[in-house]
Amino acid sequence: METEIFAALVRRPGPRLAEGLVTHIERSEVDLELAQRQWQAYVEALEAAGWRTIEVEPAPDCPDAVFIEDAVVVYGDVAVVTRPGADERKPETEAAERAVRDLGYTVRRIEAPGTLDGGDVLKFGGTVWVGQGGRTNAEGLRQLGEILAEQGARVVGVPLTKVLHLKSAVTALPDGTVIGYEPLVDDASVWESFLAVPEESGAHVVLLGGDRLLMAADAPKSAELFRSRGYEVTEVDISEYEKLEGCVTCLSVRLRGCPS
Ligand SMILES: NC(=O)NCCC[C@H](N)C(=O)O
Repeated sequence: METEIFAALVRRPGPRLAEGLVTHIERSEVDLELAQRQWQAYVEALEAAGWRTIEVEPAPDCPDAVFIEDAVVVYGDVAVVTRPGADERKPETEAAERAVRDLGYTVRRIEAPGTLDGGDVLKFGGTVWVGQGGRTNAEGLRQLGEILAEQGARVVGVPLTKVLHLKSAVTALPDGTVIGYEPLVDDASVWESFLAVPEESGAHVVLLGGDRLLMAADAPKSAELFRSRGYEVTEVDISEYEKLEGCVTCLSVRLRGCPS
């Protein structure tokens, strides 16, 4: 088996995107054409950084399917197909499962009554933090813990009340520093090394490999902070996805060491 180091799952936005769920913010109108252009630019940014993108079959009846991160959690050569906490999103996982199976992953599943959204799962250096209080329930955490323990991971539940997903509150820099916008973080003391960022979207980074980061364009002060720490930052405008509580992280699933 060849090892593909840089591949990412993405899923094209469907015609019903504007009907996506909104929980913690007020609904505002989504411009579908702009959203499509922004998605294309996001995909191009991944590709420009050397990532081969693999499209999961679109799910035109599922408005939130573009947020592919929530449908599958990949750890080593295991892909855990989730059971999203919102019923509207449960049908999204079917094609996501096919995609990871075709790529050669060992497929595991979160089963009822467990619920888990990939956006609640932050992985770094063998530890997996899982947001509790939103879309992911205690049973989802327990099942993920059991599956990933077989992979040698330590799975830890963390409280989440202020935002949709754990990764709407915090993500990690390549050196393991967890970054977050403090007003939205329930308990920053969970992480040994925590850095407060000045803007909400500044808390969301996609690690592109090495010292390269991808982040939203509406957090210029945070981008500057990361640059001052030596990171190379690419910014993409994802305004239409932010209106649906999406972040840069949720538009892809990066596959490091993809089995096929
Ligand atoms: N991982 C993520 O942050 N996903 C964003 C999902 C947004 C979608 N409108 C939802 O409420 O499920």
